[in-house]
Amino acid sequence: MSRTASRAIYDTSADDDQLREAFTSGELPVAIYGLGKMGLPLAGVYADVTGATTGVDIDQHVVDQINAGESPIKREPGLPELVERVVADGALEATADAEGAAADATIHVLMVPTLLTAENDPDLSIMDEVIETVGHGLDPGDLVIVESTVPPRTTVDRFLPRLLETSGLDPDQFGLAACPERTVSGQAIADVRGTHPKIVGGVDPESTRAAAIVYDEISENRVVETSNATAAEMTKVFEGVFRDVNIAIANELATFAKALDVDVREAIDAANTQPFCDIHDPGPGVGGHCIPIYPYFLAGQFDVDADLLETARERNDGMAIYTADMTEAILDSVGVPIDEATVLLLGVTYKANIAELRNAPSIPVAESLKQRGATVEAVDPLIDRWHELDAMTPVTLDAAADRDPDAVVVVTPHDDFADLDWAAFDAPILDGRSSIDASATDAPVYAIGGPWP
Ligand SMILES: NC(=O)c1ccc[n+]([C@@H]2O[C@H](COP(=O)([O-])OP(=O)(O)OC[C@H]3O[C@@H](n4cnc5c(N)ncnc54)[C@H](O)[C@@H]3O)[C@@H](O)[C@H]2O)c1
Ligand SMILES: CC(=O)N[C@@H]1[C@@H](OP(=O)(O)OP(=O)(O)OC[C@H]2O[C@@H](n3ccc(=O)[nH]c3=O)[C@H](O)[C@@H]2O)O[C@H](CO)[C@@H](O)[C@@H]1O
Repeated sequence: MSRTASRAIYDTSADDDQLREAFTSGELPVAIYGLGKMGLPLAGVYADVTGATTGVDIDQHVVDQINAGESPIKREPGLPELVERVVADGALEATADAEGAAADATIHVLMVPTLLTAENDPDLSIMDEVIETVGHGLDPGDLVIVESTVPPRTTVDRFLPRLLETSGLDPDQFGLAACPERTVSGQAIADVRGTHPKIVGGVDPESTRAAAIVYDEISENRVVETSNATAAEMTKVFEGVFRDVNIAIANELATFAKALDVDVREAIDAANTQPFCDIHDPGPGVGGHCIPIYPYFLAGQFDVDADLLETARERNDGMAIYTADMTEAILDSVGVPIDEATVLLLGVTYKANIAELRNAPSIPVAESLKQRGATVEAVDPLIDRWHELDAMTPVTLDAAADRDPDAVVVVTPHDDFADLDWAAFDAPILDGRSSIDASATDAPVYAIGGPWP
């Protein structure tokens, strides 16, 4: 596609209504970088609104599947149908040619992973790579949008200088805004379309204005304009650390169950009956590439003591050992030494019905059980990468009820387990997510936060 001077959204003579018309009629082509669990739903909605969206991914298999009208992302409601429709309509095209996409696009949306290094520092290497590519393809009037979650000040202090350097443009020639993704796997399309207000913050007022026009068309919810990009970045990180700390409160309270010999969860449920209390759910740990990562986008990054955030991380990460300790106590209660036991884990991914292994609590749980001498078997219909999980021996869902474990630990309660013949298990069960109906089995059922044997 050749560019025309009119294809600008930043610092143009066009008024807002003309820009809205240009955006929704495909005159301002969009490139979405990263077509994963978050990027593909985003690209689908952008394509639905603009009719002119290019999705960029480094994984040629992902690109080919999308161009065939198929969704590489499984179990995301509505996504296969959306991808099939917008690809068939020519509204969405996927490519691995990031340079070509960057040269053609007017609006560049970054939705690639932002993770952690082994030292728990933010790993922005993928974002840096894409920012460099976008910079080389940047033209006057373009807008760059950072949807991935990044540490506060990253957009203004890291991405803006790099874009200026690689594009050779002046700061008043293109827009840059942080518009953090606030979506949840399992409802991603609805979230992109506006379950929550959309946060938008530019490096200058004109960037904020341009990004607000875009998201006023993308989202059916209201757009919240923050005073700058850093405030928008902080909004997203604060949401995440709020959740991690609150899960840590629930987990710490759960550890009182043994000393108090009570079901802490009963008290949590009762406490939550009044509106000023929202104690979260205790469990074997906090996984995924959001909640356990975002605290490190603040802690250790600035000259500020983030003791509470760090303590919450320790508490949540420590729940894997708590789970293994409780499993060992359950085995002792039935006279099975853990170094002679076989433990069957149900659910390995970090969250129910989501095929994501990043920071999955099942991994340290299995490692701790194995270190104690147990044989660890695991069932997870969503996983096909068992070779990465050397502490577990895979068992198919069909074979699960035929196994004869000495204990069962439910780590991630996939919907697939609803049809399990729980009555077939006579071994004690540790229900890590309080997800099963104890009346479905004669076996003793324990819970994280429940009484110990
Ligand atoms: N998963 C969530 O619930 C969630 C929610 C909100 C925000 N986020 C943020 O979104 C980011 C992406 O999350 P996700 O779940 O979509 O990740 P994902 O791992 O599902 O997908 C990432 C995609 O990016 C592609 N990719 C990697 N490097 C690339 C590059 N250089 N250029 C283009 N594509 C590249 C990968 O091939 C993959 O398809 C997260 O790091 C997080 O910051 C995630
Ligand atoms: C836009 C975005 O970034 N969205 C994020 C996304 O986060 P996510 O997909 O990573 O999912 P989470 O639900 O946060 O779970 C994370 C881990 O914490 C465990 N957990 C959870 C609750 C609890 O009470 N006790 C727990 O132990 C759970 O098992 C899992 O391992 O959705 C959340 C809304 O669901 C959002 O708030 C959050 O910003």
